[in-house]
Amino acid sequence: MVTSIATVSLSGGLTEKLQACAKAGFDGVEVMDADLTVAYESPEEIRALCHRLGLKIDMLQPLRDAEGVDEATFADNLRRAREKFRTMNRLGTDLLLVCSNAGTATVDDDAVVTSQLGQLADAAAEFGVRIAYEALAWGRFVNDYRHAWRLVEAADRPNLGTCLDSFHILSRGHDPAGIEEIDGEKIFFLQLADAPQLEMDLLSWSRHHRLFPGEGAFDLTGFLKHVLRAGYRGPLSLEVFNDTFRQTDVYRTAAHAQRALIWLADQAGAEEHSRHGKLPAGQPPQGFDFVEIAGADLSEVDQLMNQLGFTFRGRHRRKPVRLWSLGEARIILNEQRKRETPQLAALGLEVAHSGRAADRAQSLGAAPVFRNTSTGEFDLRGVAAPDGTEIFWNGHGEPIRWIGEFEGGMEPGEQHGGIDHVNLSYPWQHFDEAVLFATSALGLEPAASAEVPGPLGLVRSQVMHTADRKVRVPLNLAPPTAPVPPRHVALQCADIITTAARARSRGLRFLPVPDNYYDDLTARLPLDPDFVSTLKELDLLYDRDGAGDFIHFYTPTIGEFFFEIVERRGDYAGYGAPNAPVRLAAQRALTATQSR
Ligand SMILES: O=C(O)c1ccc(O)c(O)c1
Ligand SMILES: [Mg+2]
Repeated sequence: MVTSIATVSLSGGLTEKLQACAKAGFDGVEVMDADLTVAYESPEEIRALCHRLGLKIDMLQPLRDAEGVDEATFADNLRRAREKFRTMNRLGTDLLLVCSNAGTATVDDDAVVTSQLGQLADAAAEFGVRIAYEALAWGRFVNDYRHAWRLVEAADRPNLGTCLDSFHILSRGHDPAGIEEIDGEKIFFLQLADAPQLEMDLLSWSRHHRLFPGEGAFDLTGFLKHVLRAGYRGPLSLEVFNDTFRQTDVYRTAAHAQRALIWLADQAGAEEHSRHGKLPAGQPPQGFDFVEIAGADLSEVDQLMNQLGFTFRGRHRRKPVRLWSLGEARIILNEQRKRETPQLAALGLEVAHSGRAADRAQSLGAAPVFRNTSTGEFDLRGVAAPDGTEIFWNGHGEPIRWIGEFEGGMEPGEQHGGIDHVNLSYPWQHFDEAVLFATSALGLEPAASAEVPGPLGLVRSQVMHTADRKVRVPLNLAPPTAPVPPRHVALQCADIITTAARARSRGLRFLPVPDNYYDDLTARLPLDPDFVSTLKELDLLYDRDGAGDFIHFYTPTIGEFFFEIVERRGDYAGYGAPNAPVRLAAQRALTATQSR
């Protein structure tokens, strides 16, 4: 497998895009005609740059509105095409994408279109150029890949083939199984894009909302399998029109795009075509090993954990690092980084094979990270997620050997507790990247996404979890221009009323819940008034689903994170989503008071 990407998928000018594609490990690019037109470099200079970077220019695209027109118009279209063939010779690429006519088509006659495609191919042949004909989903008369293939087959020229684009096929609900009817040699190019399921016109959906594979609702794995079964052996290319990716750091987006392709090729069993080979198997986490909070001064966090009933387990014998536990939950406070406000800096995950998990993440382009480890200390392997959060893996079921490096703490008593979920938040432009990383490198699956009203707009929540839901990582997306909400660690306890009462007696100020919330709760659910009074007294929030109950509260934010304490009764499966607006509003109110 060789990988390619359309320059339209990336931000910036053409030369920047090419540099980023090369750095991310792409073998080739589809140069978008418009990117070349606005560049100051000549086609020869672009060709030389690509040569230096080790990038092949797989295709120039697109030539629009070429076929299905009257004779006079077609004569001019041939003239336009010849100018592009000349440019292609200078650029050093031999493949031109011709997309089906969406603008000027007036002739809905397959015989005419076949003849015009044939003439176009013959003109191209004089320049050593091949043509890949693609059905746009909104093409005036040709908008189905099977129709485009029939026309190509009928025109019957050696330098005329088809280009398949997953968006145009899957957005219209066309069955991709028909791809296997196409001669693989005549599939001249393959463009891959995912997309969320949206109700809107095809053109807007395609031009603004395409996503990288694994980030939307399309079954791209199944799609690619059909293409491979047809015998296609050309590049796997990404063509992702998306306003976000057109605005974000080009190097980061190119790396993100490459990760999506490696993941997809592996999923579809295309690894025999891949220089990456088969990836080590995904390692769905079986539990949280630890959560690490880092910052210059974490004394406020020590106090908070004491109030919440955590047990102090000791100081690291060599580093300014402390360990606290609550039942199975282990929280590491790391003061090695001198300048940072307290933040959730690392996650430890328990997996079957820690080495394989790390190898897989590195094959997917994640950079390895190293703990400050000295002789005799346990060395955890880990990588940096795209947002910088460090992920470490430890063997599940093995003794947690790093614990022995902490001294001077207390023995934990019999205590029920554990990490319920870890909530990570992202600015709007990094959300899809975070979802893809969680699926491809962390072995998590997406649940249905939801939107929660916050004071500054809707906050999108995408829960990522393991099939058994033992590991749950909700991802939150801040609305554009709104500050990124703090991240949080949610801890399970056996008896939240006792935990909350004790925390209060030890001086903890909870995130205050407005009285109106309890009026609304009483209206929504037929609850015992005494129970509601207890909730109100302790600033506790409540939710239920068909399977059980959920009671929870939030601590104030320290730096960029806070804790949530939860008690799940029965098999309640959610996260208290109806209460999230209360939290978002209360946190904002508190920040506003503090900064006044
Ligand atoms: O939106 C477009 O115009 C457009 C152009 C070229 C393509 O390959 C495509 O899939 C869409
Ligand atoms: Mg396309």
